[in-house]
Amino acid sequence: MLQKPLVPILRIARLLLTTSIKQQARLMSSTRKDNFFLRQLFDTENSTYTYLLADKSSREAVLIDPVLEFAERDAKLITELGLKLLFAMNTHMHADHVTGTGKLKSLLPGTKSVIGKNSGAQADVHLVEGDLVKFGDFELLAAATPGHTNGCLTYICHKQEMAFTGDAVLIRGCGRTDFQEGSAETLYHSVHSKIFTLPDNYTLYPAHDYRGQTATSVGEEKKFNPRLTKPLKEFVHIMNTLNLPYPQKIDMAIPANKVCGLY
Ligand SMILES: N[C@@H](CCC(=O)N[C@@H](CSS)C(=O)NCC(=O)O)C(=O)O
Repeated sequence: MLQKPLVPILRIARLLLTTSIKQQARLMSSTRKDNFFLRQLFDTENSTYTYLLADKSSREAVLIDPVLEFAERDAKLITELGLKLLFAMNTHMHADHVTGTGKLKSLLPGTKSVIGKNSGAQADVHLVEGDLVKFGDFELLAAATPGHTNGCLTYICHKQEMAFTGDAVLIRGCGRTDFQEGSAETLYHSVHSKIFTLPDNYTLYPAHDYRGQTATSVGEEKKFNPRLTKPLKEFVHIMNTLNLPYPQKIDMAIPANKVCGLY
């Protein structure tokens, strides 16, 4: 009989969600480690950020939101740094670019692709709320933050007091809600219950920025986000009247991302 691959089963744990986000933060950030490595990478075409996270001691790494056209760049960096990529992860099924997770699996054999179960996309590992993705001494907690898409996840690293928000929270903005089952009400509730409840000092790393900014914090966005600081009704009106043009690659990107970027 064929054996199931052991890696995802051993490394993905589920956190019992009996604790509030604030309690989780207190419990899990108490031993902040110096062994943490973080590199923010940029896609100059789609303004997408990819994040390489690693444990410098065990060399285990994860990559969040890689872009197909930059997969070789990312694989080269990972190899140069002597890291072992365990997981190539998506925060959600992107509409503006093709994910690099499928290509990275072939460039760096042994890597598992990861996406939220509610995305409806193919991957080796499907995460749900409360799942923990472990690399060395560190772990990312998956928090369901739907609204931009149904399957959006925010990955929280309590030990390092940071979160990777995908398109849920952008710097002084948020992901659009006008396609892919987007819902402004759902996004508002997701952000206010799962991200704005994190401690104010937590750094937030978004999947995009179109104005040359790199990161923000929970406290800053709670104070200065021009959309998400508004009452729900006003937020919904803002989102319903953004009138943004559709992403140029949407017709190609969504079908490709349904199959891990290997369309
Ligand atoms: N011009 C870009 C697409 C820009 C865009 O729509 N960005 C999305 C995230 S990627 S689906 C978004 O949510 N933007 C929110 C905003 O307020 O800008 C392209 O053609 O690819």
